[in-house]
Amino acid sequence: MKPTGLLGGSFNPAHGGHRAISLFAMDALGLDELWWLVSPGNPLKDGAKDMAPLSARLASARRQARRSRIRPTAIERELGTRYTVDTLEKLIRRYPKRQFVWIMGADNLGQFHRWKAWRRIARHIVIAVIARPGYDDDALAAPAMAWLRRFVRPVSQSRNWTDWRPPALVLLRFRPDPRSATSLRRDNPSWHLAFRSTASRDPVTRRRIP
Ligand SMILES: Nc1ncnc2c1ncn2[C@@H]1O[C@H](COP(=O)(O)OP(=O)(O)OP(=O)(O)O)[C@@H](O)[C@H]1O
Ligand SMILES: O=C(O)c1ccc[n+]([C@@H]2O[C@H](COP(=O)([O-])O)[C@@H](O)[C@H]2O)c1
Repeated sequence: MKPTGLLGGSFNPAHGGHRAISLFAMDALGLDELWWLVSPGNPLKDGAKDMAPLSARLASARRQARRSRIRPTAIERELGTRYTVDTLEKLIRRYPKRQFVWIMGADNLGQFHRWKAWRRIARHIVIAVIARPGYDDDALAAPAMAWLRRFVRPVSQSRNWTDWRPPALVLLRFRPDPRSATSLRRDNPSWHLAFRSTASRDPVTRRRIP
């Protein structure tokens, strides 16, 4: 089984913080690859006015992922899924030779109880949470943690995650990285105009990216 990380996100746009946490998580968890699932639309951000087109977000992700084993993919568009639980169930079926771990920043853990079938997600897949400046205290006090807390594993064993039976959660410590897409959009609201997608193949599905 190939140990494979999944980092879902809007990537509006992708930034150096995504790259830094991904390289760190690949090392901490001994991953073969880490897939960035560039979301067709986060269900909790429906109608967000500053959400750039998927093609521009994907192009920004591809630039940030250069020369690494990070694979930015728009596979959720192909699968026709937007809710993570649906994506995971399809990925697990489609890629039986891969063992997936879900990676998310501490801010996402704070919202996790609002995700569709979040307990089912935790029963499918090991979750690794990455510390994020300004969010760590809230994340530990997050409503979902009332249930998830009993499944927390020691960070010193994070390389053994493939042996864990979910639910299992590990809180990875990482040099805090303050970068965010919000601050990039604030500095440059038209960032997406610089990202025209060039024809190529999705590194996960091998389909042509329009
Ligand atoms: N600097 C960071 N430190 C830790 N986790 C991060 C960081 N930046 C992004 N992430 C995580 O990466 C995933 C995708 O993030 P996303 O694409 O929403 O970027 P973002 O910077 O959080 O965007 P926004 O500011 O628009 O909310 C999420 O799990 C998020 O928590
Ligand atoms: O499945 C859900 O209900 C759900 C609700 C909110 C967010 N998500 C996923 O969380 C990931 C992070 O999203 P974002 O916009 O915070 O970068 C992305 O993969 C979303 O599809 C999923």
